[in-house]
Amino acid sequence: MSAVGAHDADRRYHVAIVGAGPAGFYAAEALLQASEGVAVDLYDRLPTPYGLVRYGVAPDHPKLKQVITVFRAIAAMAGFRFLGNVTVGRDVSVEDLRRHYHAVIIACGAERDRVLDIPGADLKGVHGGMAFVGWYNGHPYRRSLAPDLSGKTAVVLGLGNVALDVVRILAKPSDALARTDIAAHALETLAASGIERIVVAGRSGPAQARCTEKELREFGTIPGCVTTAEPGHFAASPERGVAAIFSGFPAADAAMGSRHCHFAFGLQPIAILGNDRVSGVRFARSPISEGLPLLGAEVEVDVEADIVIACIGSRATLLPGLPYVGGESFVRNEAGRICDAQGWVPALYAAGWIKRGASGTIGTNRADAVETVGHLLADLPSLPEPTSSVHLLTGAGTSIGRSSISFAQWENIDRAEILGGANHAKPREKITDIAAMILNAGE
Ligand SMILES: Cc1cc2nc3c(=O)[nH]c(=O)nc-3n(C[C@H](O)[C@H](O)[C@H](O)COP(=O)(O)OP(=O)(O)OC[C@H]3O[C@@H](n4cnc5c(N)ncnc54)[C@H](O)[C@@H]3O)c2cc1C
Repeated sequence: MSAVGAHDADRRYHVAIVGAGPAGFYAAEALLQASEGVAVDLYDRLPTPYGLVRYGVAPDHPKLKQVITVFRAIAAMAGFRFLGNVTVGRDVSVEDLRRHYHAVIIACGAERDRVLDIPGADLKGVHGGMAFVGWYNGHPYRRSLAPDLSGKTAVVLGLGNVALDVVRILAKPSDALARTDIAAHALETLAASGIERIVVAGRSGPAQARCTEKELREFGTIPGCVTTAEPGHFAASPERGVAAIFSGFPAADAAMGSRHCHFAFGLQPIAILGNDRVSGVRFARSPISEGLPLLGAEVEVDVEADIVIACIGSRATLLPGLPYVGGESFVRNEAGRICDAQGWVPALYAAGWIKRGASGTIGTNRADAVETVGHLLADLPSLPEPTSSVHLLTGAGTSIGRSSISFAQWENIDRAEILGGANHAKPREKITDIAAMILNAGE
């Protein structure tokens, strides 16, 4: 396998971008549009591009993945190269990249689950939301998660959009997912799922829930699933449309339908209960008034659970040597220029979730990347020349040259997946094993 051809040597400046998610692609676009003198190498640790558009966005929301058409057009721009299957921090260090490129943009996202720091959180059957989402989306690092869905009750912690995705995937009948690009292993497990009741527990009141209206409204329409919400505290908050949607769900706890999804509020998890595996969650429960939890009036309640999925946020993907802040939520930076305790680290930039933390939509990453690239382009003429050439790092004889996957090779993987999906009336059957991806990448 040799993915990397001769680099675009005519271009004056060479920029490496680490991470081929939305932020990486939008940064590449901004660089290539701004200057014909810049060549961009977009690295990803996976042989597949697109980051969380492929491994985060829910399989039953295919329209959102149409943004891939934009990314494909960026990949076709002169001066662009994709170098998949290269893990920065293992196969090449950030320092190495700085030696071979004029500038480096870190755009490797925030894929680590925030830690559920309460007793019992390490019991079997407790999973992080990012891990669970990666599992059903066929992320090669997450396919071994194999969650046990044989029990009757799932508790999902959190009221953000990631929580809603997880709940919807658990709540939907598997035949409603069968024609999506959900991973085959996940479809099989979900088809055999025994889950009948899903409790969605938020710390906040309904007025503070972080999910968006469109995603919440969908809960009224899931076939075979009755959605209810805790009654009695939806007052006011006209500016928070989600509270109004919650209040539209019936309050009855004894629901009909093969599945029941129940939203509950003011529940702060304080312990996961169980011996070798989870059997429940203990919460400090605050009464809700005017849509908000009343602090100082908590009582303890236990909720049964056969599986717990904690969708409580995510933290920056770690690269050795970078300055992380905010509980490792993101890398320290000033409008995209990475800064350590001494100030700006020359030629080092950040874009996307690693720059601002896990927030916003796919499109938010465009303006974010444009801001970073604006600073980079302003700095470029005064940045020191690299001490070594890009060719010496990525040329045919180098280990990156031998093991990296080009965009054309990714397109071979893409074709194989689409072909594999056609047999099952799916848009694609994702290849979830890196060795199999490489086999399908061809020369
Ligand atoms: C479950 C979920 C559902 C979502 N649904 C939606 C939605 O419906 N609509 C919407 O607008 N937004 C949605 N989002 C948000 C959207 O996915 C993010 O805004 C966006 O993906 C962030 O882009 P990014 O490029 O910063 O990070 P990512 O998309 O995470 O990309 C980071 C890339 O870096 C690579 N990488 C990591 N470490 C290394 C390394 N060491 N070396 C090389 N490469 C590395 C990763 O493989 C990955 O490809 C969702 C997010 C999640 C988690």
